[in-house]
Amino acid sequence: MTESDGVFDVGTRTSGVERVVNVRLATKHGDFLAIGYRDLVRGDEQIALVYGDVGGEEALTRLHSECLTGDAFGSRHCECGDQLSAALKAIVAEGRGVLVYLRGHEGRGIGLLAKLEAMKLQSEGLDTVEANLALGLPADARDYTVAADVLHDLEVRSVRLLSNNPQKRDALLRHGVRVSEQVPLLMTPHKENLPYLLTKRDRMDHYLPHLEAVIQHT
Ligand SMILES: Nc1nc2c(ncn2[C@@H]2O[C@H](COP(=O)(O)OP(=O)(O)OP(=O)(O)O)[C@@H](O)[C@H]2O)c(=O)[nH]1
Repeated sequence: MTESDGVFDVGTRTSGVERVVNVRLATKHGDFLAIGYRDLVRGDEQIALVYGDVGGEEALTRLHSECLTGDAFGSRHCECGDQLSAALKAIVAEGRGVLVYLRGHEGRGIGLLAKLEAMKLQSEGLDTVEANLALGLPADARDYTVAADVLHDLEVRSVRLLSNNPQKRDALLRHGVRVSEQVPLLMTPHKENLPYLLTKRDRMDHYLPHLEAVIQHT
């Protein structure tokens, strides 16, 4: 597909999103088409990085929840930054796919300042679920409506979903996007993010089978 293809016309509205701008984005992983969207319901600005022809079935897809500390600063509290790079790399290797970078998902939807408060509580001994709850906030407040709207706009009908989180699969299914496969995105843990990863595995039902071997060697 090219920017001039009808499917990428700007100013087009599909359900809850308006496609506002397309621009080529050269990255260290490869050259993507960045498509900027406006969420017509929440007003948020959103972005999808598209590689190749994603319309139709089984596009390799990453719904990446915003994480300023991990994605931009390379924090090892979580594995978000590593996953962002790995997902873009996998999409390029596949030859087609899309990464929807979900703004508004910061801190699993509680926002940046609350996430920093939650990280402080974790440094004092709470786990990531307890920390959110101690702040009077949900353990996970993310909504995937806009992600599904973007995929519908790109005419993606089914995805191979790059994620260890079964709730992302369930959310897409609820919003009418078929998930033909959930593709694990397993990063080598560091001592700093092991507690976070273990909590995701044990309390949030994330598929992280590689942690067992790490625990046995520590
Ligand atoms: N509340 C909170 N959010 C965090 C913390 N560490 C990272 N996050 C956020 O968690 C979100 C990512 O969610 P995760 O549960 O780590 O992973 P996921 O996206 O559900 O699952 P994958 O698709 O497998 O990556 C991002 O929005 C991060 O900003 C933390 O300690 N507390």
